[in-house]
Amino acid sequence: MRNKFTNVIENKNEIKSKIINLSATLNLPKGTEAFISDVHGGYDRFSHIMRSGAGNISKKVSEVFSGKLMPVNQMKLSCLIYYPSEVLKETKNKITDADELEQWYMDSFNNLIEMLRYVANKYPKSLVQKAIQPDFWDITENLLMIDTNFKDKRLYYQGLLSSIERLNMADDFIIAISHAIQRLAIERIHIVGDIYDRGSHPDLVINYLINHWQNFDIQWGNHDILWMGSMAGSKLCMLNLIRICARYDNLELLNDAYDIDMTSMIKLARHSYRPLPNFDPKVDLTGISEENRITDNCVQQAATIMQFKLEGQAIKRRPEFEMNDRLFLDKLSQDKKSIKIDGKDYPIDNGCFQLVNPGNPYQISHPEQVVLIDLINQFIHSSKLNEHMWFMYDHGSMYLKHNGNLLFHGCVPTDEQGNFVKWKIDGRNYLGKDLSDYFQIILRDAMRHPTTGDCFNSDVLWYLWCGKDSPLFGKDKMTTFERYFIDDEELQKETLNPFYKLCKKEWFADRVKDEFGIGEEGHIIVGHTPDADEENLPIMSKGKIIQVNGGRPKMEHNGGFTLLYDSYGMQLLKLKPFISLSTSLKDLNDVILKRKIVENSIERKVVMDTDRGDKIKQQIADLSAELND
Ligand SMILES: O=P(O)(O)OC[C@H]1O[C@](O)(COP(=O)(O)O)[C@@H](O)[C@@H]1O
Ligand SMILES: [Mn+2]
Repeated sequence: MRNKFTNVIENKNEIKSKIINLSATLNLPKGTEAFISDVHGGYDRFSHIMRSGAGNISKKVSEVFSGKLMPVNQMKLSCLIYYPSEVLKETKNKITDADELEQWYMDSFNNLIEMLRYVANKYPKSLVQKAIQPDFWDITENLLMIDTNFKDKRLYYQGLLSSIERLNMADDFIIAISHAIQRLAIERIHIVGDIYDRGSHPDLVINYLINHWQNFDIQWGNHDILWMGSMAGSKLCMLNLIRICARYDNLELLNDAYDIDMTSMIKLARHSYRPLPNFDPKVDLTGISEENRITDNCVQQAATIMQFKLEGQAIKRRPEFEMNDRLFLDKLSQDKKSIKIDGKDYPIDNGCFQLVNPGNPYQISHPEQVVLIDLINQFIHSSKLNEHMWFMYDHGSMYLKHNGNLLFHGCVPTDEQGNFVKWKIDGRNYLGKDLSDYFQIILRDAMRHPTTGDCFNSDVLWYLWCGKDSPLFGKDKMTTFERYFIDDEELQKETLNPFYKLCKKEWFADRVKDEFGIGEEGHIIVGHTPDADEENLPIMSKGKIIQVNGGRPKMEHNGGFTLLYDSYGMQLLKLKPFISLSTSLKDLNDVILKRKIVENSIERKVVMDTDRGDKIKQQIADLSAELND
């Protein structure tokens, strides 16, 4: 008969088993973290990187199969893991002999199970189970547990595999195992800013994260702020965003992904502007229709002029932003064909100032106002945009401290001597960490209370996009006006904040680490600046600062970098340029061009040494207290 006493014992045993499991987890090797940045809406490339475990899968394949598979076959196995459906289709087309095909299936099963066993090693069973499609868990669990060194077990294993084939589950099983390997190859993914920008599908990047990835975080970039700011009602963020969409032939994204109807804007633009060479979309023009080219061109002009008008108003409203050098429309000559800057006249190339009233150049005309009100209301009310922007907010931050490292997109604004710059606002000075915290509070407040008025929050969000002391922008000015209209390299130049030069100095890295409370062993990981190349790897101050910029889609086929941090240390990977999905499949290309060890741990790091370890230790302490109650 059961009594109260037996229940208490059982309960205590349950608590004890939990403690035992958690304590065992503490000793597992630390999971691999991947750092990627500057996705810029390039979904195919992003998905390519994610499928390859940010470069980690081919590394693991070579760890398991060196000496067993030729490098080219290792590469084939990696590609099968990245793109199982596509490779299966291609293989079935290529191999027509039935026995040969069966052999291919058998080899693939065996190799995939071996790989899964290897990547699953670092995780408790519950996490491995989560990574596998539920209907395949039972079979997979059996296959993972079998030690094929024993003859009986080998037969059992072979029996399982041939039943999978006989029951026509082979393809689905291969796909499920490959996806599980993709997920387990990386424990946590950090996206160090700029998911949004010129690429055509930032929305798919967000959907991918929503649907596939449990463990990730985002550090916002300046482009992300444009999108979150637009949802919060900032017309300036919205105009910059629309201008960039038109510049990269991406206006359809607004309608397709976010239900924003651009008709009013397109009508105004086509009515008031004619195509000009400096506003042609920055894409391969042979790939788009003449109609779209004209629309992109005219919308870009309409958005640019409205942007300069509203910027003028904001700059005058906020003298504390110190942006008077960004006022241009009041400096145009009477015929609008030249401009006087610092006492010198410059000719204007391809001006489009027909809606600029010389008597009041920053005034928005009535038709422009109608378009602005229509659009900003749509941005505020788009339910899909709200969903994605709150997702960005909930999983993101201005900076993150994780496992002893500091992550942010841009910089900590500094002067030439390496002193953090003070930003004076609301009668207070903010600098260093406080400055970033301040911007985060403003962003949260703005998103919680969207408003279309010219309010303080909206102005600050626009400053975060392009202001000289913005930690996300990190340059002295954004020379959009000069780059469209004035053919003068000196005027067009944007100078990086001294932070970037100082990154090479160890004392400066230590200063930033101190400011954010990062310990001796920690690293600073940043995105944003696409300057680094193969020769000039972006590892600075003896590895204390690392840049992981991923290059930009539609501009240059620059592969960019990712960083991996596993139980053995840190490795920077230079990625191969991503041309297209079909090219990657055809060439059976690895993603990695070059590996560079940033740091090797003397002792292998385990879960106990991580933030997750701290949480587990707390859980153990709580359970132990319960036990003693
Ligand atoms: O390549 P484009 O379209 O001319 O854009 C250049 C603009 O983008 C910026 O580089 C900002 O974007 P990033 O954050 O991607 O660097 C500006 O500094 C610059 O004016
Ligand atoms: Mn950026």
